[in-house]
Amino acid sequence: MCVWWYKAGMDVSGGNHRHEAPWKRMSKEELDNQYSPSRWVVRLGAEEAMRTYSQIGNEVSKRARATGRSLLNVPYGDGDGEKLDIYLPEAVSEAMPFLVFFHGGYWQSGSKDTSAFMVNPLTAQGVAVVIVAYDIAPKGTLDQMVDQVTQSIVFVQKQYPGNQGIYLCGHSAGAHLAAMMLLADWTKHGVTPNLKGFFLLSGVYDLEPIMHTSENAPLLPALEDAQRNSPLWQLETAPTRPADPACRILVTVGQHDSPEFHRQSREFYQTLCQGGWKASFEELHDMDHFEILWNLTQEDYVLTQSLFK
Ligand SMILES: N[C@@H](CC(=O)c1ccccc1NC=O)C(=O)O
Repeated sequence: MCVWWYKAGMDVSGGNHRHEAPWKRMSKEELDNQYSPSRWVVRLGAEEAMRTYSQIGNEVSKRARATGRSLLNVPYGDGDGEKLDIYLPEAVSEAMPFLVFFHGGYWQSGSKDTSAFMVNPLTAQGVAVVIVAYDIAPKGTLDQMVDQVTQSIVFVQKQYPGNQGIYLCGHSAGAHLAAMMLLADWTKHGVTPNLKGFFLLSGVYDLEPIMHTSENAPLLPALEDAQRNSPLWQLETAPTRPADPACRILVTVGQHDSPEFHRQSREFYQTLCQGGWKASFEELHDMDHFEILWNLTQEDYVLTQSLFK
């Protein structure tokens, strides 16, 4: 099922006309602008938005840890940075569903320690939440981050083989890392995770334009690095199939996200549909790049409700 909330003016022709990609006509300055989400926040200035972002992240994570039902800094690999936090519901059982979250920060900032946004509403509903740390740049390369995220999911599956489903959620750069799991070859890891759903919030799925921005260029030394790590490019070139045909993918973007972020989400959603994935697309009304995530602390927020379902 592919569900698309159509908006006037959208290109619904279906194909992804990469050679006509609008970013190719943009100046470096315009690309920097399009790929700086804080500049598109409407209710706060850019710097204030970033300050508020860490403040909220800090507070909610402290609150989530205060319940005492968490296993913190659990190693999922041998590296120093390969740790995750598990937040458990009151009633722990073999067959809990798991939501695994990957934070954003353009692969260069952010931490699991300040990213427990959805923990309290979800654990209250019997869902175990896992917040994953990965080695951000410059320590980690994109290939390493993708590998670490893969390992973290393998760890959850091996640790909780009776799980009722693993749902991946990522914000911004974290949505990119979660989306890369659509391409993962699990056979190498000796276990196929019970992936039931993906919640991709304001993500970047084609990294090529990022190569031309000042802040992010060092992450992607060559076009091959960008293509290898672009789920949009990969799925267009070599489509993959879900291990579980019931696995669903929700691609969301905030109304106030930049036009490039809108284009990325829309094209990724279209590519998923063309590849036979069960995808849906939602533009979240009056939300900016950060509110889309902050609001997951609220039970009555439309996305929290989607997670419950
Ligand atoms: N320097 C970026 C920061 C940024 O993009 C960001 C910050 C926190 C969490 C997610 C982010 N974006 C994607 O990963 C900006 O200007 O918005």
